Amino acid sequence: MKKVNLVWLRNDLRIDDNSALYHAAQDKNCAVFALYFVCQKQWQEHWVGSNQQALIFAALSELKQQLRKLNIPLLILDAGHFSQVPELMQQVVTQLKVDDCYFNREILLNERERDKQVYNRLKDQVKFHSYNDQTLISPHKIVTKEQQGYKVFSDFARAVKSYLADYPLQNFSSPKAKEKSNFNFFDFTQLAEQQFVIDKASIIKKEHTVFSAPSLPEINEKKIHQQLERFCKSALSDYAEQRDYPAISGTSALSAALAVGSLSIKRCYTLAKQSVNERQSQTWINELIWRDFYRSVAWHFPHVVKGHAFNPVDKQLTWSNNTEHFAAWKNAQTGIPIIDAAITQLRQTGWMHNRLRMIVASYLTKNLWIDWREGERFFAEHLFDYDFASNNGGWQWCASVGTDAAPYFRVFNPASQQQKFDPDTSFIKQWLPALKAQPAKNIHKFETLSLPNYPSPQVNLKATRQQAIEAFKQAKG
Ligand SMILES: Cc1cc2nc3c(=O)[nH]c(=O)nc-3n(C[C@H](O)[C@H](O)[C@H](O)COP(=O)(O)OP(=O)(O)OC[C@H]3O[C@@H](n4cnc5c(N)ncnc54)[C@H](O)[C@@H]3O)c2cc1C
Repeated sequence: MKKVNLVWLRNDLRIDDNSALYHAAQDKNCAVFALYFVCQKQWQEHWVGSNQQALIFAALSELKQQLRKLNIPLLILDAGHFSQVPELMQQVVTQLKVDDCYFNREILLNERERDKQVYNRLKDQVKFHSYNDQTLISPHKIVTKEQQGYKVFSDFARAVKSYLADYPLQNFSSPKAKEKSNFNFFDFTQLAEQQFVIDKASIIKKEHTVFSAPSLPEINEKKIHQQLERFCKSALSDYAEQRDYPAISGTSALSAALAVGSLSIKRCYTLAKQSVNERQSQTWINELIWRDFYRSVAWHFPHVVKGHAFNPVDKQLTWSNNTEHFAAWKNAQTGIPIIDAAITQLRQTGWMHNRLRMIVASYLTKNLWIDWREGERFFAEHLFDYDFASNNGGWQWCASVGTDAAPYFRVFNPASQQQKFDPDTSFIKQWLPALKAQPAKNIHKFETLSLPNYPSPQVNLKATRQQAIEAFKQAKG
């Protein structure tokens, strides 16, 4: 009887550089199964929107085919909620006679609690092997002298770079194909009812908002790698100069693949290092480290995962509940061209340029004085690349309530941001057809000039900025 290894896939929907999959498949004489639990009820509680859900299903379909070529069957079971996972896992382990279970560790609280419950239930039956795979370095390894998590990005980045100089990253290739088998799990187990059948038509029907978007981001692993290679070869060296201009494709656009784990963060780091010199890769590498940083914050300071800001000043702030203002922001009707163009980009593509994420988040929290958690949720519901730690960290940064946040008196001015980062307004015109015929100089005068077929600004930027600064001053005492 062959030994049976189970790979429990979660946020790592790929075959390349997947630590758990690679190690599970090393023993030539063992049979390997992969398993994924669909948890739509839990996802809803976590605000995962239909865009990202559709992307996960697309990634699973793709992965199932790739794993089939390796003779590794992928079982996709409908668990509904994390609370159902231990029971279903027990059934899988028993029916497949699993010896060893391999998985890549997750960072957020509910996920860790789910894993603990599975482990406690099955530890006498199965041997577990877990790996750090979601971050460049496991969060518990990058700590201050006092053994605490870092609160300042630059210190964290220095510590990461120094760690990587001593312990270079290891990448794992796709596993070799296992011996051919015609095994069909659902033919002989009693779990057929729990099988989650990915049916594209029903996703289209159910997830119709996705299909108002032009297309799902690329999810085929081979094509994602080509995209990464292309970026490293032709755009990485100009990244520092180009990344802030939304009209230019100056960034990698790999965030959606990274968010669902169709691309390895370690692969990105290694390829960037190999492609250009240290100076040219530095800015992009720092962005990869920002991703690690926000995961480290979520791991070391778990109150941020429970709806609280890192900085207690947040508790002293009384946010506005002006639903009209919030609705106008969500519907790209603020009367501020760069904000409305950015929100339109998000709604039509499920992605928004980083510079714009900062501008719209600052505007929502500082000028409209709307709770950052409202914006955080709206992003979660629309982004293909929704990632709790990065989204939460990004919103807290912009609202000046996070670890390494923007100082409260530094409020982005959307008018000057627009002038600086979309000077000829080509980005604005791409997303706001009503302004297409307007000369750029008129669009930049949106505060004083009435633009035909376009709303006037909903608030006075200067006055609301001052109000926000005063409110922070008072909250800080
Ligand atoms: C308010 C706000 C919300 C955000 N929400 C998310 C989110 O839900 N998911 C998400 O992946 N990113 C989020 N970001 C970070 C950033 O905007 C996106 O990662 C980036 O725009 C993705 O585009 P790209 O792949 O072309 O990035 P690139 O510029 O090519 O960067 C490469 C990768 O580095 C990571 N990265 C880049 N910038 C950051 C950053 N500031 N923080 C953390 N990681 C970063 C991403 O994984 C990205 O794919 C948010 C930023 C802000 C200000």
